[in-house]
This record gives sequence, C-alpha cells and structure tokens, in this order.
Amino acid sequence: MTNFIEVRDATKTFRMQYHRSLKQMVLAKARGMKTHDTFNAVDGVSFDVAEGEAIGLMGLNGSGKSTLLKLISGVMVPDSGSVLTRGRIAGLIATGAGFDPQLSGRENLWLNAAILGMSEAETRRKFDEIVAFADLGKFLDTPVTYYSSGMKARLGFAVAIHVDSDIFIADEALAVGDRPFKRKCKNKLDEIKKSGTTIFYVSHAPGAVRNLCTRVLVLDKGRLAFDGGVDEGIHFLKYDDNETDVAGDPTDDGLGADI
Ligand SMILES: Nc1ncnc2c1ncn2[C@@H]1O[C@H](COP(=O)(O)OP(=O)(O)OP(=O)(O)O)[C@@H](O)[C@H]1O
Repeated sequence: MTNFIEVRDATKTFRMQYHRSLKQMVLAKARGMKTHDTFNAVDGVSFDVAEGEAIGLMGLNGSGKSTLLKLISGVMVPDSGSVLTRGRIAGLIATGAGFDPQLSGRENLWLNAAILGMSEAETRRKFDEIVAFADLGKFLDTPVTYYSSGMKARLGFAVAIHVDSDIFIADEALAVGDRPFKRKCKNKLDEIKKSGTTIFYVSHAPGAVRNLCTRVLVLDKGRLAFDGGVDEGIHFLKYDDNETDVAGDPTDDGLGADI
C-alpha cells in the first residue's frame, strides 16, 4: 500500500527566552547568566502512514503533538530530518487562523476556502452545505470579531471538512464545540474515513480515538514513545484505568472531550 505520510528523524527545535525585555537580557548577560535555552519540541520522530489509515496522535500536554501536525501540514518545516506527504491536505490546525476579524462569516468562509486551496467554483458548489454545517444562523453576516470561540471553530471546521483532501488533520479545535456540533463532526469524520481519506487526529479522549482510529502514536517530550494498536496505545498512556478523572474520564462516551 502507498505511504501518504513519511516522517524520517524529524526534529523541530524551539528557543525558550528567559527574559522579556532587552534591559533584563542585557543585565542577565552582564551577570553571566543564561538568557535563553533551546529544546526539541519534536525529537527524532520517524514513522510512515499508509493510505486510508486513521491515526490517533496522543500524549500529555506539551509533548509535541501540535508541532508534529504543523510539520505534516507544512505550516512549519523540520530543522532536521524530513516530512513527506502525498496529495492534498486539509484540516483543522488552529482553526480560523486565517480569519480576518473585520470580515463577516460569509466573507471569511470564502477567504478560508481559498486558503485551503478550494477553487471559486468548488466553494460556490459547496457553499450552502458549508453554511448549513456551520449553522451560524443570522451571525453569518456578522463580523467574526463578535464570534465566540465555538462559533469560529464551527465555521473553520465546516470549511475544512468540505475540502476534498487525501489527508485530513484534526487538532483539538473542536474542544470548544457544543455537543450537537461535536456529534455532527463525528459523523462527518466517520464519513471521511469511510471514503478512504487518511486521517491524523489529535485527542486526549480515549473513546473518540477508539471510535475513529486504527492506530495510535504517542509522543512523550517530543519523542515517539509508542506506535501501534489503539487499545495498546491507550493502555500505554494509562488512559484506560479509573485512577484519574481526566484520562479515564467516565463521561467519555466516544464523542470525547474534543469531539
Ligand atoms: N512557536 C513556538 N515557540 C516556542 N515554543 C513552542 C512553540 N510552539 C510550541 N512550543 C513549545 O513546544 C512544546 C510542544 O508544544 P505542542 O503545542 O506541540 O504540544 P502539544 O502536545 O500539542 O500540547 P497540548 O496537548 O497542550 O496541546 C511545548 O513546550 C510548547 O511550549
């Protein structure tokens, strides 16, 4: 089977600045103190994803999941190693990042669709469907600056999910959606999966990962700590016991915390 994603020894390094002002920095330097440090948010990660796989990317806060998604989507490039992808990528990284707050939802829909690579004809064809999915009612013609975070996520997701893509990436943008919207998103993601699209899905919710994914990757401090079956991955993270109310959330009915 063809690989749709190939990640080879990918590393992304960030700089951590200890001081906020130039004055503080100069003083620290004069005292021989460190002014910054670097660390690898993604550290020597390698894996392949075959066509049609649905990957659940899991790991604790700050383990590097969003950074890895940014490398895959091309928003960032690795400092060393390589990330190769095949076909069109759509998804939900920092949903609404391309929104102009002064423009209305309708105008931003067009803008976002263009940013995600949809042609004018394609957007026109799918416009009503996207509007129905976002379900913003009269707010469609209100400037996005007045939208709640949930409303922005709805519009962003509605556009992203209507792009015909080979790889669909979903970060935790859906955490802010209400329950009926999450249910709608879950159904749409199931549909996308059935159509054979490769999925990369970041989640802390074991139920949602069990429902959607066929394989789990776990990051730990930027390194790939686990790559294998869904149940084994959830067990590896100890998200399947009842010791913690976050990981073993008894209310996680499969719609999960973020879908
Ligand atoms: N642009 C950046 N500049 C500097 N540090 C960054 C940047 N983006 C992320 N980081 C740091 O990189 C580390 C990994 O962050 P990342 O957002 O990838 O983690 P995550 O696993 O997605 O976390 P969460 O589950 O909390 O969303 C964190 O320590 C974060 O502070």
